[in-house]
Amino acid sequence: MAQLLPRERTEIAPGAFHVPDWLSPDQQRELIAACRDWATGPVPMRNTRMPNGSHMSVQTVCLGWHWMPYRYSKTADDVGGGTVAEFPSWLAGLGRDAVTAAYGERDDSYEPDAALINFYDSTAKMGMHQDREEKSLAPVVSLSIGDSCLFRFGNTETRNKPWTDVRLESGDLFVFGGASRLAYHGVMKTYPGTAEPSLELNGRLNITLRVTGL
Ligand SMILES: O=C(O)CCC(=O)C(=O)O
Ligand SMILES: [Fe+2]
Repeated sequence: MAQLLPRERTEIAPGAFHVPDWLSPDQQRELIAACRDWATGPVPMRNTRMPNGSHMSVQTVCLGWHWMPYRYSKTADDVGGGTVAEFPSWLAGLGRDAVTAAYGERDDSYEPDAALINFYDSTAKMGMHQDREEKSLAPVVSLSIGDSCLFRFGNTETRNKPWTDVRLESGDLFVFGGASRLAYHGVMKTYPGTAEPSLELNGRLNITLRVTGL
């Protein structure tokens, strides 16, 4: 979105940083192309089935480890049983750059081994949840591309207030680690049609990188 003043890097909660406009337009285009490729398999992108039989409105495909409620696996046991695609080393490098940008300190030991690629159409959302299937407390890196969204970042105790609402726009980075690693968070809604038209993406992509510790 065009604006006069740059949006600034902000600590939303202890250890949780929003870094606006972190990805260049070219990087965003490259990641969209990569996501289109990942969405074709070996495991298809799907609306994850929850234990109560409902389906998430977000569509997800994974790299490195397949996430399903509520565990990781090397095979997509809830989507045909295929073997999850490899986690590319260039994506781990991007994750290290992201952690460095968020915390202002180089961390070459950061080695994400799982990615969730989430696609939000105009009505998709994600309820408040913790990312807690990982055995590691290393930070989670989150990249947003396409339509903007209303991201809610809460506290580690409950899915209720206090929380901070953040508008995540295309190219934004959000990293949560340290005291906020297990904070509840969710996507309340997207803002359809806000993606830069030249991206040719109708919806919102989110890529989260995690260290599973598995
Ligand atoms: O789409 C987002 O910004 C958040 C995604 C998320 O929280 C998750 O995949 O666990
Ligand atoms: Fe999450």
